Amino acid sequence: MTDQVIDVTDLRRVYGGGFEAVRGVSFSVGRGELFALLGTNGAGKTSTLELLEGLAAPAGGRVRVLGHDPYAERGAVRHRIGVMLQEGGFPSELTVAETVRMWAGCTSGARPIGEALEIVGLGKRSDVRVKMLSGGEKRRLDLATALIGQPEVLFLDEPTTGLDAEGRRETWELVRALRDSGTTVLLTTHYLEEAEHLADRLAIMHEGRIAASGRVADVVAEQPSHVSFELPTGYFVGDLPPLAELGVSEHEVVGGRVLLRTHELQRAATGLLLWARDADVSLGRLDVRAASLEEAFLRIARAAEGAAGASGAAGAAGVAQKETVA
Ligand SMILES: Nc1ncnc2c1ncn2[C@@H]1O[C@H](COP(=O)(O)OP(=O)(O)OP(=O)(O)O)[C@@H](O)[C@H]1O
Repeated sequence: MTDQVIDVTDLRRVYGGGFEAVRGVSFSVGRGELFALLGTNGAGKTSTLELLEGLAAPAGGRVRVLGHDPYAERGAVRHRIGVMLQEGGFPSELTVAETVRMWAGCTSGARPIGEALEIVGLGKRSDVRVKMLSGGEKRRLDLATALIGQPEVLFLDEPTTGLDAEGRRETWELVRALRDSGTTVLLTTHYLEEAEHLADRLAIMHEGRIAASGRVADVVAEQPSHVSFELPTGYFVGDLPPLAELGVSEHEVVGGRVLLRTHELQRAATGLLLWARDADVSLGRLDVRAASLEEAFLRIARAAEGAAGASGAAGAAGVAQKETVA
């Protein structure tokens, strides 16, 4: 049996004005897993995370962290979790070591200050005032305070936002090492690459709901791959081999360029290339692209935009013929 460290069922959050930011979210995270919550801006990631951290009570549904309700039983959970908020907001006149010491003073079972600073790579910056730190160093200080209590569960809200590519990679190494040492990690991120590199499983949120979830490979596998090319002069889509036989599930023609969507990329690409060879034509600007997490993300965002605009001007321009192949 898996040890479910985080278990969320039909979670809801409603803000003061009646706005429902989290609209029935369910997922679970096993011990030692790294779970990423991805999503468009305002999708509800932070709102969800705060409910898991016990900072607010849900408007509906159920949340358990380490078997407890993190809001109602805060005392049973607080010392076993570490939280890295989006904005740490430390006093700027304190040094790095003083800041971590202050946090350690409020934490039972705190690890030595030097150890926490070494873990996040701030060992040599302990006497520097917070106001002198770079943005990346401040994020590391945030992480050091989240780690100080040797938490079993770590909540990281956009841990690498604002970091340069190197800083981001260093943080990934750090987070991965924590996961490998048995810490359960739930992080929110805007970076698809981050989720792809780090997450054992992920959920993509949109407008308060989970639009897709699972292992990265599974979420990607649900997305179609693409083949696109320019139709040879004098040819029409009807001249191509029957698309259903190529394993094509959908096609679009935009200004002479054909876009095929398929879950059988090799079959579609092979069939098309054999047809082109036999017809002695070349497929201009041929592009064969496997499904990706980015594709999953963009489809979710586009589907929502499409739904929002469905009653309006959708399709009015009439440039794209979208067709599902039977
Ligand atoms: N205190 C609040 N009162 C009212 N609405 C809020 C409040 N905090 C957040 N919201 C709204 O709830 C929605 C979800 O916000 P949330 O910060 O959870 O999203 P997010 O996915 O973390 O976004 P981002 O990636 O931009 O940080 C947004 O529409 C936001 O404007």
